[in-house]
Amino acid sequence: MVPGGKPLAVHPVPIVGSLRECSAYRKGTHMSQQTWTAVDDYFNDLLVEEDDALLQAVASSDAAGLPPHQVSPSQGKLLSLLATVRGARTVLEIGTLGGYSTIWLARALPADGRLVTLEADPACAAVAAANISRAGLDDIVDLRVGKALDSLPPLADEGHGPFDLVFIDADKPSNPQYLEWALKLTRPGSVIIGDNVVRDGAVADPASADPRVQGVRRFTELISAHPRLTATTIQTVGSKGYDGFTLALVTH
Ligand SMILES: C[S@@+](CC[C@H](N)C(=O)[O-])C[C@H]1O[C@@H](n2cnc3c(N)ncnc32)[C@H](O)[C@@H]1O
Repeated sequence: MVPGGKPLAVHPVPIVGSLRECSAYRKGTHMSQQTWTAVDDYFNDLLVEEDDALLQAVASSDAAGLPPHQVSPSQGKLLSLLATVRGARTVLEIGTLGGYSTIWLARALPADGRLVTLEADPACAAVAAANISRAGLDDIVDLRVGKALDSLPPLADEGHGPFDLVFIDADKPSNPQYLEWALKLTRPGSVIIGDNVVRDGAVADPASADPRVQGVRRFTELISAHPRLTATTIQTVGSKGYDGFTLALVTH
């Protein structure tokens, strides 16, 4: 876990599962969570616009007791920019929670765009549905309640896809299956994004007993071996800890 607000001690031995592997640590710059939060705040104030609908999405999720697992504002903006750069008209999201990332992504689509988002927990889906409505996105967002591995097969039968962007952000042990579905439901030029792939550094530990870590490791290995994918991972630090996004492009 990220040590709350304390400067990291410089230590010569890399320790998997801690922040000591980040570049700031290697340079011995004594970065702290307070510093990362201040940097986040600095850039977010200047670059990331969170309007009432986004702020309300987080507030209502908190009020309903949902876990604070939504992407950060800067990550939401990144998702939106990626969808815009791609010229996305269709998005598939796996893991809705209260709809925060859904709103960022749906807003990047044209008025006749479509975003399908899959959520297993009816309580989360109810909060998300209200947030999506409040954001005026009912005509764009198709929220489906149920386990994603049950919701995915009918999508192709119903004529959904190919999707221009797929955001995978649900139960990490299922990431390998979600990647397979993402490949079935995309086309050359589509982008596939996986969240929470660093997991406080534990992803680098092949012996991890955590099925979420093994899920993201297998996901990464499948991407690496796939002839139609090229990808990279961006590590992130911030108030929620040390994590990362994997971004993959479907090449052909
Ligand atoms: C990290 S949260 C999603 C956060 C959201 N993408 C955001 O940034 O605002 C993961 C969500 O996946 C949902 N989830 C977990 N297992 C699932 C499954 N098998 N199928 C669909 N959703 C699932 C959880 O209920 C939770 O709401």
